[in-house]
Amino acid sequence: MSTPQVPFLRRALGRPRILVPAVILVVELIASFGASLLAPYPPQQADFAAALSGPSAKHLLGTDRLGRDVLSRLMYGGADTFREIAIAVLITLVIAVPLGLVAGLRRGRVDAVLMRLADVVMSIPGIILLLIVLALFSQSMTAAMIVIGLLSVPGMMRVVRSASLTVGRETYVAAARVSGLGTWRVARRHVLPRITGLILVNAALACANTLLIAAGLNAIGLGVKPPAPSWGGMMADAAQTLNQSLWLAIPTGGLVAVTAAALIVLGDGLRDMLAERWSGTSHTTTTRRHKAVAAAVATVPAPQSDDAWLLAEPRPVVRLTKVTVTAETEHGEVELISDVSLAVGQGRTVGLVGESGCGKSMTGLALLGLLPNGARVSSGTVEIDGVDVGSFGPGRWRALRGGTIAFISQEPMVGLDPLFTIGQLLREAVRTHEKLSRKEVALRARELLAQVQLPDPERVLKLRPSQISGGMAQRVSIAVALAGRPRVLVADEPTTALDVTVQREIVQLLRTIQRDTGMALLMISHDWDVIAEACDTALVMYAGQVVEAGPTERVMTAPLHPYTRKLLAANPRLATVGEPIPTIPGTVPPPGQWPVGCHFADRCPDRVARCTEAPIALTQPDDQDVARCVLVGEELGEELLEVSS
Ligand SMILES: Nc1ncnc2c1ncn2[C@@H]1O[C@H](COP(=O)(O)OP(=O)(O)OP(=O)(O)O)[C@@H](O)[C@H]1O
Repeated sequence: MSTPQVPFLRRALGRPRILVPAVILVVELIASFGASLLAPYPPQQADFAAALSGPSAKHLLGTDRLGRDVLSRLMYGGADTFREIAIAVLITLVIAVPLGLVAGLRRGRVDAVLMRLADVVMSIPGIILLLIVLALFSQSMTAAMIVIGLLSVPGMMRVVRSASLTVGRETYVAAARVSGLGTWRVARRHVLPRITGLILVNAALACANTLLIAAGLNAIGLGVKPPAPSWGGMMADAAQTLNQSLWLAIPTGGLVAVTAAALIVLGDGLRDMLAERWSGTSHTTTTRRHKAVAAAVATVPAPQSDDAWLLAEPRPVVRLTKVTVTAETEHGEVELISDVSLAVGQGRTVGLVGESGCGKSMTGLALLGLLPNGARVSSGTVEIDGVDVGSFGPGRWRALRGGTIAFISQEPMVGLDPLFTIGQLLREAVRTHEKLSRKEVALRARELLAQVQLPDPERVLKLRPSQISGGMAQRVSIAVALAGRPRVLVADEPTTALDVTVQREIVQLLRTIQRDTGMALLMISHDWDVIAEACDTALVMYAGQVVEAGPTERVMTAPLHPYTRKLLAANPRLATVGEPIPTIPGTVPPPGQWPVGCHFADRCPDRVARCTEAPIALTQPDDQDVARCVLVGEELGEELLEVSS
């Protein structure tokens, strides 16, 4: 379903909350900057006979104590007021918005340094600084406004930072990063449009605030020097003559109040309108809340595992050798994946399968250089195209992601920025990787859509993510991922959110693309059907470890590890109608609570005494079999223990 695109201005002016304050402010701006042409009298022209008179046909807003026309003086004073507001607020925005974006998106040390600087600026006593500056610069309001602008930077920066932190966690922003976009482009294209509303509201508040400060300074005679007109100075005059005429306070004070209110209401209205542009189409990421309850990390040294088979892929594009990822938690440093080895060769698909929380995504993220904050590869090596990427900084990773290595996630819709059309998203992806003319970019975008076999590409290019189905969105996100002609694609549960027919189509599509391009594919899934259909090799993970690996057919038809057997038996698609789906009793132990021996021991029906005594090595009993189980290749015999159900 497509919604008609009404131009921004027409939509804005159709809303009273924007129209009314906008009209007030535009009238004030015209009257102020056109005062020399429009004002009925010069600002200093006095008519003593009419001093302190109320509104009349001659003086629409009355006169002051010298008989000067109030309307004319308000008009002449307005230009300075608006100029002052503009100086202060522009300075705040120009400094605070980029810094807030960098702090929120880069995080880490950059964030810490910027926030400490903000704290320092916030601790400066503003009024005292303002008075010093006014004294030093002979009451220059420009200097005062520069100071106000600078002092407002930390507040605005914090607002922008926390909004960027939130938007930065959205999957489409992560996807944009994975596709190789740098922090600035991610900020400009994907984060800034989402937080513009918030910035507008805060800018409007800053305008109102500056207006009141400027009026206050003028009122106490520190700014514009009389007899030159200023809104604040006129308010002060009105206050001094209150006992002679109440009227004078109404147009002067009223104008300041109405202007401040108009600015605030306009900001609110614009924010609401911008928010509606993406609300309903943006899907809050169903972020997985990972919580590691750390216990004492096992101190028993792990035995040497036999990883040779895992690494023996022909023409490997990626290779993880004994990779351990640890994360800082409130209970100290815990392992999230332990000693994981795998390789994916050109044109081959390796599947990672296991229950939720086994470390499949962590393995993929280690390969993409996108581990969450606080997590790191603490040992082992990650090689991409034969290069050890362990020492890569953000710049080199960026060059790699999207080009050599790409990513698609389980929620395609949240990987696509709802503000852009599919055409814009694809063209941006193409431009990120190739220097092409406009025409060539458009052509390549169409080519990519054709490659992912989307019907009616011309129509799809004009649609926004909210206007397409989940299956189409996944095809689009695959097209975006293909824009950089990747050598390897990490697909994290790419079919989970789709219905069964569409799942099959997507898996087949990935296979076709792989056949045509020779791309290596790391497929993360908990779905045996996807693994069966897509993967040459299957790696079964349990509680951070690879517990079994082998050619997919062998793993699925003759599983070696009790966990693989249980996991296969729990495949819901094999369930008999009317009978309960078999489940594995118990839960995956979280990181930090892994037992010293076999991680699956507590849930294993075949457990023997040796399982819990010491870490279990990965062994290769013959050519195609790799498993982490003491019983592999042995008779269970008398060792079998009774395991309570
Ligand atoms: N930043 C983090 N700090 C601490 N623990 C984490 C962090 N991120 C993830 N974890 C934990 O690491 C473990 C592995 O998570 P991972 O997401 O890799 O599992 P998964 O097998 O991909 O599961 P799923 O299918 O649910 O994504 C989980 O127990 C998770 O709670």
